[in-house]
Amino acid sequence: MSGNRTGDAVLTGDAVPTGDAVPAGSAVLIRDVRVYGEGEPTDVLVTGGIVAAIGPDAAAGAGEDAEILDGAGQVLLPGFVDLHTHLREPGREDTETIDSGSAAAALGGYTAVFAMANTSPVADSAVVTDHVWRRGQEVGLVDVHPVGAVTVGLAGEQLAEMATMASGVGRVRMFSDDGHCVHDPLIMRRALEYSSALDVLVAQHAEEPRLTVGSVAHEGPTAARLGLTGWPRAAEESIVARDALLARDAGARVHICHASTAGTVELLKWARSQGISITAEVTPHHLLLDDSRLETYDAVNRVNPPLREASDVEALRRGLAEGVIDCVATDHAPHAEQDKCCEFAAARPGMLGLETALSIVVSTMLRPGLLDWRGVAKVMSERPAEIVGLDDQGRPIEVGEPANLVLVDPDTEWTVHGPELASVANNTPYESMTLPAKVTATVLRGRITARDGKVRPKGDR
Ligand SMILES: NC(=O)N[C@@H](CC(=O)O)C(=O)O
Ligand SMILES: [Zn+2]
Ligand SMILES: [Zn+2]
Repeated sequence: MSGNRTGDAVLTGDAVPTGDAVPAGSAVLIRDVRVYGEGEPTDVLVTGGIVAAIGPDAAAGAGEDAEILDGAGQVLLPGFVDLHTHLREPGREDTETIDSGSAAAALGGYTAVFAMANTSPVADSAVVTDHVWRRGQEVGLVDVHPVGAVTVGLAGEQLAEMATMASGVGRVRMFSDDGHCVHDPLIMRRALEYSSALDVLVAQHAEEPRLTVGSVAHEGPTAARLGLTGWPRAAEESIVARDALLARDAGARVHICHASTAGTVELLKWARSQGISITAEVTPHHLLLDDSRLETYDAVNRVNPPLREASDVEALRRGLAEGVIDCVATDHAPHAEQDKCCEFAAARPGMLGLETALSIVVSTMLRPGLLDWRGVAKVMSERPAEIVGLDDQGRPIEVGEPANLVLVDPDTEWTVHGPELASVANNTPYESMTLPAKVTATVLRGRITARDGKVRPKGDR
């Protein structure tokens, strides 16, 4: 991790977590693995936190104490990067903590996650964003990058001190009021202008609030039949269109969180054709699930933006395959049982995603032939790292590159059980579903953080 993380430490006298809090492991030898799922199986040696050798001679460089990962039948990819995670610390540690969320991330194959700002207190100051970074480094399973709020208290009225957060120990590089839309166009315009000057990313939760008053489900035949208040596609699309224009005029870039409609895909295409710097993510749940799930009124399916129709799911998959949508982000959103196991309209929106993301991408994109393993690496690791400007993540698997890696068994399957996931909360929409492919090991800067469904023990990080 390069860059200035020293400013605040000088003021506070604290130790400075530099991104090296996970010590470089001695050596890891990954045997008989297919890199990007291509070519013949080979060996990959990792020493000093970097990829030291690839090929039949790699094993010769491993010392006797090297940890061995058997990669037979498995695929090696760059560690995943999640631009959209809710870790609930500070404030709702009864649903997730940086510790438990980091474990879920490592088990899901992630080496970096971005923790959203809608905590309590809100991450609208360097005190909070620095804490999140430091705590993530202490836990030592994944780099937890804090997302800073765009506006004070997520209230949408006054810009937060973006520059202070960007220059703090936590070095904030992404700002978002996620959970809320920055709906005032003048505030959004100013945020984009500042973000350009600071070279940071603004990520928009695109929801025109006047169109979603009381909304709990996608506006369409299903919601009408079930008597649920509808959330029109236009609530999302009008903000995507508006923000594309604001980004154009500010000469800034803007990132769209959790794209959910076919119309958003069309707008992204249009904006790109105009040379506008706009990027977008899609969640695993919007790639797999549609609003037919609502029939049971089970609030585990309540999420913002809502599950849409099968035609939207189809358009999102195609958009991701074609690169119109840049990447997959989980929007991992843990909630307490009392906030989910209640009447649909009273439940909090959001669902778990970190440990199931890869399997959903395999089932919706890889198995149908919309992406190959290179494509999976691109949408889950390379593009997100590029979008946010992380120079040590999403790198090619080549000698001399940082060893942030994930080992995947493509041929296995597993059945999801909420209580068995590492998250404190259990609100997975995939309960009892059997999913393809599983992460078998994750390597962060040359150190194994997760292996065979278990994270590295605390005393050994
Ligand atoms: N996605 C959700 O339904 N909920 C998120 C907020 C958000 O991403 O908008 C949450 O914080 O729970
Ligand atoms: Zn959101
Ligand atoms: Zn979110």
